[in-house]
Amino acid sequence: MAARPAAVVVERACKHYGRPDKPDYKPVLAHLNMTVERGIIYGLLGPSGCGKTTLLSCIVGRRSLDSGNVWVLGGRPGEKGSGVPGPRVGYMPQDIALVGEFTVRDALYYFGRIYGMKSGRLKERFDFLSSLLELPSEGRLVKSLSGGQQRRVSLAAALVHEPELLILDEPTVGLDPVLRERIWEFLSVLARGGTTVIITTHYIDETKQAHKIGLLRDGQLLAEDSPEELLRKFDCDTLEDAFLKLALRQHQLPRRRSTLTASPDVIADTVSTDECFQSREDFNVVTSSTDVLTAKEKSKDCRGRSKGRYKAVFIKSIQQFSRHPGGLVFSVLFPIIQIVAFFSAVGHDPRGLQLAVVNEEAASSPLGLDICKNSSLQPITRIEEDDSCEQYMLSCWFLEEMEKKGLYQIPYNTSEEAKHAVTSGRFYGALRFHTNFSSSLAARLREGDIPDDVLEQSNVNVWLDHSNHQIRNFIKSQLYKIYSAFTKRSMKACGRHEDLAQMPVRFEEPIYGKMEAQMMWFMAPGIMITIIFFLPAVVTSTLMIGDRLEGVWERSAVAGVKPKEMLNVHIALQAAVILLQTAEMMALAFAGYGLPSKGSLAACALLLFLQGLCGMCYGFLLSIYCSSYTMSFFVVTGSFYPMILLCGILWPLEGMSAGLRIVALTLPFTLPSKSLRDIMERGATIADPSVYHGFLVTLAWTVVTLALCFLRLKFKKT
Ligand SMILES: Nc1ncnc2c1ncn2[C@@H]1O[C@H](COP(=O)(O)OP(=O)(O)OP(=O)(O)O)[C@@H](O)[C@H]1O
Repeated sequence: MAARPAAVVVERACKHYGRPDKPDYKPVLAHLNMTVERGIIYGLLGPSGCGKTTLLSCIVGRRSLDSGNVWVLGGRPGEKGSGVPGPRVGYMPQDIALVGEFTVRDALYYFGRIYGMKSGRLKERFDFLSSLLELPSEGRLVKSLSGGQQRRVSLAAALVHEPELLILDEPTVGLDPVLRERIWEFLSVLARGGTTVIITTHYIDETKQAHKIGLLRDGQLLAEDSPEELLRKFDCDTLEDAFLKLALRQHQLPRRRSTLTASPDVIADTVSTDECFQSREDFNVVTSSTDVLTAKEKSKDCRGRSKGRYKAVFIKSIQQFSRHPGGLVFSVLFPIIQIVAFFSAVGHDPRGLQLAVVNEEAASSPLGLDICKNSSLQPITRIEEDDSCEQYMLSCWFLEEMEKKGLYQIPYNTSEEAKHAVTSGRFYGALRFHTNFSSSLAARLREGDIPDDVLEQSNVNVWLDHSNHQIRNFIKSQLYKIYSAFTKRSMKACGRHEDLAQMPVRFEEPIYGKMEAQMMWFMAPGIMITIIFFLPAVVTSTLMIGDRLEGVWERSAVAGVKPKEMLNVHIALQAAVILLQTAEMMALAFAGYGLPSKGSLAACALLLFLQGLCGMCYGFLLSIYCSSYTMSFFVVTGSFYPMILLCGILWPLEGMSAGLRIVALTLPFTLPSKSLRDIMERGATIADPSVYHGFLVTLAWTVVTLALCFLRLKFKKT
C-alpha cells in the first residue's frame, strides 16, 4: 500500500478504570500504538472486554487517556478547531443511542440538523440510505423496531452527513449476511472516495475486506497489518488462526507484554501496564496540522452550526415530550389533579360525627329522652316578680346546639355503655349530663359558693378518643363553640347579658388573616410550592437520565452538541411547561377554590415559577450525579419527605430544636412557602424581608445546583 497521511494516530495510550486500591481497578489500554491511514478501512478486532469501545471513545473525544496521545484528522479530539467531536466524524456507538420516540426519519434528520445539512440534501441522503440499508418505513418509531432494524437506523444516522472519518462500533451485529456484504461494499466505496473507516466487529471473517486489521488484546495491539500480510506472516488460512497464534504467543510471555509490529517475530518495547501510570511523556505530533480548522472556519462553525444544533435538539425534545403520553399527562394534568385533590380533601371540617350521649337529666323526666323533642319544652322560664329564672332540661338546648354544629347524639343509658361504644370504635367520644344538670348549672352561675357535688353535677362529662389528633381537636373546639352558643341562648332567655357566662377572654379581629381562617389556606402555599418544585425535578431527571443511559447524550456530544446547548434547550422547554403549570395551579386555587390573597398575584406567580425552575435544576443535578433511574428515584423520595416534613406546613418551625430549625430554613420549601403565605395572608410585597428571603433561598438553590451541574459536566466527560 502506498504511504498515505494518517487520519488517526494513537501513541503509547494508557487508560484505566477505577482506582488502583479498589477491587474494580481495571487497566484497559497499555501503551497502545495505532495508526490509521486516510482512506482505508481499519478493522479493530479483539475479544469481548479487551478495550475496543474504550479506544474508540478516546478517539472521538468522549473519554480522555491517562497518558499518551491521540491525533484525529490532524488535531487532538476535544480541542477547539479540531472538528472532533463534530461533523468531521460519523460515530455509531455499540448501543443504539437513538431516542425511542424518534421515527426512522426523525433519527436521521436529527443528526443531519446537528451537522447543519439543508433539508433538500437531507431528503436525498435519507432516500439513499433507506434503500441501501433497507430501513423500515420512515414513520415507524425506533422503540418499536427489532434490534437489527434499530442497528441499521443507527448506522444510517452515522452515515447521513458523509463524514471524513467513520467510527463504527459493531455495525453489522444481528444483520443478515447479504446486508452485511452490502454494507462492506458500501464502506469500500466510501474508502475509495477518501473516507477513513474504523470498524469493530465480532465477525473476524468479514474483516478480510478491511485494508488493515488491528488485533487488540490485553490493552495492546498484538499486530497491525493488512489481512493478506497477517495470513502470510503467520502462515495461516484464516484470520482466526492468526489471531489464535498471536494470543498464544502473548500468553507465553507473561511478564513481557509486547507490541508486535509488521513482523510478528520482532518484539518491540516491553512495557508493563503499571508503567502507564508513572509518567506522562511528550510526543512529537506526527500528523500534519493542515487539517485543523482555521480561525475563520472556526467562527463560522461556531455560529452556523450552533444554530442548527439548537434547532435539532429543540425538535428532538419536542418529539420526545409529545410522543411520550406519560410525560404529557404528568406535566400537564398532574398539577391539576394534585391541586384538586388537595382542595377537595384537606382542611374541611369533619362531617357527620356522632357522639354517644348519656342524658340522665332527660331520662329522669316523665317523658324520658323524648322530652327534648317536645316542642312546648321551655328550659328557661322567667319569673318577673323577683327577676329570676327557672331552669329545666337545659341539656336539651345543649344537645340542640351540638346538632347545629354537626355533632350528632346517639343515646345510651349508662356511662359504661357509652364509653364501651367509644372503645369499640363506633364513636370518637361520649358525653354525660347529670340528673340535676340544669339546677346545678344555674346554682354554679348564680351563687359563688356551692358544694363540690353540685359543682360536679353542673359539668358535662366528656370522654374522647385521643388517638385521632385532628378529630379530637375538632370535637374539642366544637364543644367550646357549643358551650358558648348554649350559654348565650340561656342568658338571653333569662334576660341577662348574653356574654355573662362566656370565657372572659375575647379574641378581637385578627391582625392578619380572617377570624374563621381555614387550615387549607395555611397549607395551600406550601403545597403549591412543593408541587411546582417536584414535577419539573422528576420530569427533568427522568428525561436526562434516559438520554444518558440510552447513549443519546453521548452520541449527540460526539456529533458536536455541547452540554450547554442540551441544557439550554431543556431549560427553555421546561420553563414553558412550568409557566403552564403555574397558570393552571393559580387559576384553580384562586379562581376555582377561592383561595384568598391580599397581596399581588403576580408576585405569587413569580415565586411559583422560580420554584419550578429551581426544581428543574434539582432534576439536572440528580440526572448528572445519579447513575440510574433507581438511584434518582431513591434520592427524589429520600429528599422529598425531609423537605416536606421540615418546611413548616405540617408542624411549626417553632416546635423544632434550634439546630434543626436552621437546617429547615435552608431547605427550598421552608422560606418560599412562608413568603407565599405572607403575600396571600398579609398582603406583603417583595420588598418585605419575609418575602424576599423566600425568593433568595429559591435563587440560591437554583444557582448552586446549576453550578454543581456545570462543574461536573466540565470535569467529567462521560
Ligand atoms: N465506565 C467503566 N467503568 C469501569 N470499567 C469499565 C467502564 N467501561 C468499560 N469498562 C471495562 O473496561 C473493559 C473494556 O471495556 P470495553 O467496553 O472497552 O471493551 P470492548 O472491547 O468494547 O468489549 P465488547 O467487545 O464486549 O464491546 C471491560 O472489562 C469493561 O468492563
